[in-house]
Amino acid sequence: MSILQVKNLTKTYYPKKEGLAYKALLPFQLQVDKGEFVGVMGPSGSGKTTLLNMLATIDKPTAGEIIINGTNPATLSNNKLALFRRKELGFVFQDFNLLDTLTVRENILLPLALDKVPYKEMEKRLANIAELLSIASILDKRTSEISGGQKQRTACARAFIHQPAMVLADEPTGNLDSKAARQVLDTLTAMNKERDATILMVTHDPTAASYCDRIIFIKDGAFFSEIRKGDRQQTFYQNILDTLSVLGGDFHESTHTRP
Ligand SMILES: Nc1ncnc2c1ncn2[C@@H]1O[C@H](COP(=O)(O)OP(=O)(O)OP(=O)(O)O)[C@@H](O)[C@H]1O
Repeated sequence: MSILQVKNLTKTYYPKKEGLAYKALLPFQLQVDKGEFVGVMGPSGSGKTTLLNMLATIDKPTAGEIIINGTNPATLSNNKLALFRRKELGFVFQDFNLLDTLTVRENILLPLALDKVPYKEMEKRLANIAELLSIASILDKRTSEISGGQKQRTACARAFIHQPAMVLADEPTGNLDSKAARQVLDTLTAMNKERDATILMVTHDPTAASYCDRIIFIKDGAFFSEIRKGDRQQTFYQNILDTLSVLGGDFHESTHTRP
């Protein structure tokens, strides 16, 4: 079953006053099925954030169509769009985006509280996800009292707890050391394999990408190539490195860690 269909998606940035229009995304196609863990890679300026912002429904396409779980968000009013985003999407950001005045528990429960989910149901889901993500012991701490890795696992719990159609992760390991990064990637993998969660992750890091089932490479706003994971993560990692070297461009080399 297809969760995401992107058809002829195009984004042109028009200058506010004078200057040239910039085609950041050329007609772009993508299909993601339920339960897939897809990576998006490409050199700096290739259009990854542009794509992600449109999938996140925070920016509108210039042309083309995005269908998420059967709905085209461009057809929704602003109020309905906010509800749609809250129900169908989960987000994991590089800088965590947690509310520092709240505890870990309160941060995770926020999406459910906004949707007025009954208290018992919230507690059940929280216990379940906290166990899976190894954060049960820190639920009553404030986010200022926990490590970067724990913050990102908290952010993952918040992104998945309302069982969205798709989770969008933007450089989720970008601010973490390699051990914490691995734990977060294991978390995403657990949600994907054990909960059949659909994840689309933008990353510069070939190690992070090697946790995905499939990688889409973008260059100059256009689809460049796609590779799928076979039986061995190490071979996949090597294929990712090879493709990146063919692709060329700036990849923020300092963020690379070996698997
Ligand atoms: N609001 C904007 N107005 C004009 N041009 C923009 C705007 N946002 C992005 N661009 C341009 O569109 C292109 C794609 O940008 P985008 O941020 O999507 O790239 P990226 O692949 O996410 O890069 P990075 O890996 O460095 O984050 C770049 O050339 C960028 O300068």
